[in-house]
Amino acid sequence: MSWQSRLPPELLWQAAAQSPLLVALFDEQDVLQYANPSFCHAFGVAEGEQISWASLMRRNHARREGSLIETEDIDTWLRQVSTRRGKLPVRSFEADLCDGRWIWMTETLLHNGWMLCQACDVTQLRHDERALRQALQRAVRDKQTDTLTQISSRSHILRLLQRDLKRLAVSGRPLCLAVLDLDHFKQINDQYGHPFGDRVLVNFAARVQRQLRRSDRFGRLGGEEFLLILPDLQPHDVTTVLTRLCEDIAQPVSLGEQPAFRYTVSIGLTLAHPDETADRVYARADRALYLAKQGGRNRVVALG
Ligand SMILES: Nc1nc2c(ncn2[C@@H]2O[C@H](COP(=O)(O)OP(=O)(O)OP(=O)(O)O)[C@@H](O)[C@H]2O)c(=O)[nH]1
Repeated sequence: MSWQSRLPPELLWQAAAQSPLLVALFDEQDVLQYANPSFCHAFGVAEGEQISWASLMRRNHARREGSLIETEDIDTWLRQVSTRRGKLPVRSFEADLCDGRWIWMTETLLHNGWMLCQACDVTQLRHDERALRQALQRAVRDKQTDTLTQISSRSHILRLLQRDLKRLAVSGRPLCLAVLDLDHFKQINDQYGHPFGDRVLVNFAARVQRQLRRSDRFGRLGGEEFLLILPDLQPHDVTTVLTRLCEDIAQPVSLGEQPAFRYTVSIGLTLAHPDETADRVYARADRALYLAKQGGRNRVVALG
């Protein structure tokens, strides 16, 4: 026995009446011949009302209900939509409703020329999509940020360096790279404890950050080692800036229980050459840093 012969027709009506899906039938003149309660509610249609699709849209537009139609000129809008409506056997699209919901509408042309319209509420899906997008943005931001100091993470600052080196190859403008390393940091940890060492790192990052230009890039490579990229300045000028920074960092600060705590930083500086790899530039800056440490710390050494 087929379903058709088994199924009482009124059950189909009841099912459509209770369905959260929006269901409607338009005849070959595009006049509404049936709409279930969900459709009626969403589009402001009265039970049993026969209204053409164009009139319904015009009314919805005037009353700001049903489909959200963002136009001043409803006639032009109707003309444009009429070029698509009923032109394909099946057509699906997303539409906004004035009440804030989003629906996914499918229009199916039936054999007799009528059109079956069915729509489901996809508002939640769109919200989930947005939540997913936001989670992705958060994950990217977290990956780019050093958890402790809130400056660029190692991977991010190294990626910025690669990008700046590529630009240098094209622009030829000067690009300086500095490696900054806190002095005797192990002693600080040993004497005051690891959490205090963390506070020193945070304090250092904040103090350096305050002195930078917007175009400078600053990141933590790991431990007490930091990387600074300074575009568009010659090494001579950068040496002056960083020497001042060293002097500033050496000033006592109030940190935790210590009202006048002093720490210093050593800096290795170099100028990147066009077509150089990040590894090569970094190695030279690191050698300069080594010389700064050897030379007594709390200083800047530049290597060309
Ligand atoms: N508090 C804290 N300490 C860290 C962190 N990462 C690394 N360290 C410590 O930093 C210290 C670095 O010590 P060293 O590499 O010997 O360098 P240093 O004592 O600063 O000596 P110089 O660089 O030669 O002046 C080690 O004791 C690490 O355990 C961190 O995130 N927080």
